[in-house]
Amino acid sequence: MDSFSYTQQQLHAENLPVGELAQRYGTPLYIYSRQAIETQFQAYLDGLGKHPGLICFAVKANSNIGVLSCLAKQGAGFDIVSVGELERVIAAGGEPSKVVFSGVAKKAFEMRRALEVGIHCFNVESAAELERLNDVAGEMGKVAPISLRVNPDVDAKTHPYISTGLKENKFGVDYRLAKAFYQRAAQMGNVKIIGMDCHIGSQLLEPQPFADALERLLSLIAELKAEGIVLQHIDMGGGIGVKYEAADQEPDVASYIADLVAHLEGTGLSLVLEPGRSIVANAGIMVTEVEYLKDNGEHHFAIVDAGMNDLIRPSLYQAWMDIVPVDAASQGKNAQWDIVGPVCESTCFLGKGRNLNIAQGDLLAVKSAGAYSFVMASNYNTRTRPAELMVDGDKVTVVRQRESLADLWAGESTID
Ligand SMILES: Cc1ncc(COP(=O)(O)O)c(C=O)c1O
Ligand SMILES: N[C@@H](CCCC[NH3+])C(=O)O
Repeated sequence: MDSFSYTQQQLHAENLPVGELAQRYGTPLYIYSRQAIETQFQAYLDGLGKHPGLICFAVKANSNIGVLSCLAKQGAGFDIVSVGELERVIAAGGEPSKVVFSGVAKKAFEMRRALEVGIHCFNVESAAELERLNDVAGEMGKVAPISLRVNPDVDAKTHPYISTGLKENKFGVDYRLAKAFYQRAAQMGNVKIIGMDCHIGSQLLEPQPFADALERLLSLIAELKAEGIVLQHIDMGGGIGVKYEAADQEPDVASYIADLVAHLEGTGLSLVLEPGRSIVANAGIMVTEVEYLKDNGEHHFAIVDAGMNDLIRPSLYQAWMDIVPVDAASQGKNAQWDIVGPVCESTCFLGKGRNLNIAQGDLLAVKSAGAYSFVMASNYNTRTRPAELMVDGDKVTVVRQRESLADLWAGESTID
């Protein structure tokens, strides 16, 4: 069920008219649906069934603590890539014992904090990181639970900027070197081997790359077992894609996970997953107001109040995101509109050549904006970042206030 749909031609977020929310809270504005987040998370649990496992939401996709607290209440674990994300999880009521820590550049102080609160596992991404972790844990008199992030060298068939499992990518350790890594770890006094992980890329719409990666990891795990190194879990990362365009075939999460689980029967391995986008992308929209219309005879520009600083995906990855009217009865001009923002860059656009009826003052909603959207917002051009709302039925919570201008230069100083 779509949590953002039209009733009497007015776009609603669950039971609330988006136009009224925009009037009350201003634009640009992010709106999330609690129901949509919970439904997607539940699909992962359904796929897992009775198989032991942990669904760790990738905090980088949407780190608002309102969103994290909603998932923590559902029993989610969390995949983090910085101590900042760890503190957010704790602030949101998440359990540190359900946290996995990914990332190629973990600093010693970040390792210390993670060991102090007792996270589930460090997803180690290099031999040098393993040495540092063993030292840090040793200084604290602790043993760090670890998994090696294996780079299986498979083509995820996604946008090159969000592909992570190829030899040319900086992530993880080449699968051909994985055995030596585990042999070294097995000799260390302050790490404990518990798993193996991978993450081959994001916005994957085909199952084959996952299957190829799984096969590589399972054969490595079997080789290690033969040497007496027995793992407890396999972590297949995140990466399941969502429907942005009508032509996108969105994988069915529950059956995809159930297939994975079927491959694990009899291995004694529990399953960890790190989904981000597939849980939150379609649970969010960004609302923007049309400030001006401009026509040069060839191009029709609808200049809106949200720019690449608020939502950078179209500019950065040429990502196509659906743009719909908030009032479907708008009597505006029908044209192929370029929806462009206020930032002084030619790449500041939300969509190009969109067939819409638009009048000055109309509200537009960018769909699928729950993942990698607000989190990638910046203050470029000294623009305050938008407010974020969470809708639950007919209740709304401001889960992040709109920034004030004074927030933007707090911490800066003039010189004498
Ligand atoms: C290590 C790791 N895990 C999980 C994710 C989440 O990926 P996605 O949002 O595609 O599910 C990412 C981001 O691509 C990642 O780098
Ligand atoms: N930021 C990317 C996804 C990055 C995935 C992180 N490893 C996007 O918007 O599609």
